[in-house]
Amino acid sequence: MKHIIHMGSVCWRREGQDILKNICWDVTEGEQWAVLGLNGSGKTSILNIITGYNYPTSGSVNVLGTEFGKASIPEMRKKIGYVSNALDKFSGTLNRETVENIILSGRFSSFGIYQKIDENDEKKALDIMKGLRLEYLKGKTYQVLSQGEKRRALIGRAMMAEPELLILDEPCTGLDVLSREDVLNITKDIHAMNCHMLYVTHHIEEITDVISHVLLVKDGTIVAAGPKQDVLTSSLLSDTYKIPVKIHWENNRPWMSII
Ligand SMILES: Nc1ncnc2c1ncn2[C@@H]1O[C@H](COP(=O)(O)OP(=O)(O)OP(=O)(O)O)[C@@H](O)[C@H]1O
Repeated sequence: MKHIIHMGSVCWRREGQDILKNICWDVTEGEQWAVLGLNGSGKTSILNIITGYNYPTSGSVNVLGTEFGKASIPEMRKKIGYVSNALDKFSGTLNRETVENIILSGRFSSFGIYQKIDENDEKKALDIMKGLRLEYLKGKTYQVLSQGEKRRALIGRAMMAEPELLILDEPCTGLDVLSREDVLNITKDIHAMNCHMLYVTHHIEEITDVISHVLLVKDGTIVAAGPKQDVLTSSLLSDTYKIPVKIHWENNRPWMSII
């Protein structure tokens, strides 16, 4: 089975603090992962290792066949899409762009269009709009979109680069229940496109059918990693969230209550 991500005994130390401690995690082909953990538990630090923005203090990392320390990280990054609320800092540039241009710009990893566009790129952007049911937004500028539509446009932009791995970092934060379900439906389309996802969230009910595996992170260590039915238990989640919780399943989705 092909490895998408391999982290072998990864430690990451900053300012005298062990932020990641002995992280051993493997993602293999066909798996879709959710990543859960309290604020400050180390989720972003793990993602920054995977994308090559943090270099591990010790341990081995291989992402999409790129062995860290031996092959080009910028080349590897071209195969990874990243949708995070941190992209909001580019909203000044995004605001004036149409949705189709925002999606097209993903081809060049930019936020505006500065290169010559060819017909194939335009067709691909339109296909993505159709595939993600964003067609009705054609011609609209980013600034007039709802929060949910903005998130979906940014996911479309990430898909333009045909990533093999897509990181969705809290994509539903701040969305109402309807917009949240729209974004969750898009994850089904992403799955159908044979793209691997890492879905970071604080809300376990966002773990839909598409997600097959879950990683639980606490204080820079892994509490559990594996198939979601094995990992999403009251006991493991109580450990991860440091508060007694109870999990129940409804329509194949997990829900959590405090006990
Ligand atoms: N560059 C850095 N230098 C020093 N400490 C850092 C650095 N980056 C992260 N940390 C610390 O590492 C810990 C883990 O942070 P991280 O951002 O990975 O958590 P997180 O799980 O993503 O949290 P959140 O859910 O709030 O986004 C925190 O205590 C944070 O302050």
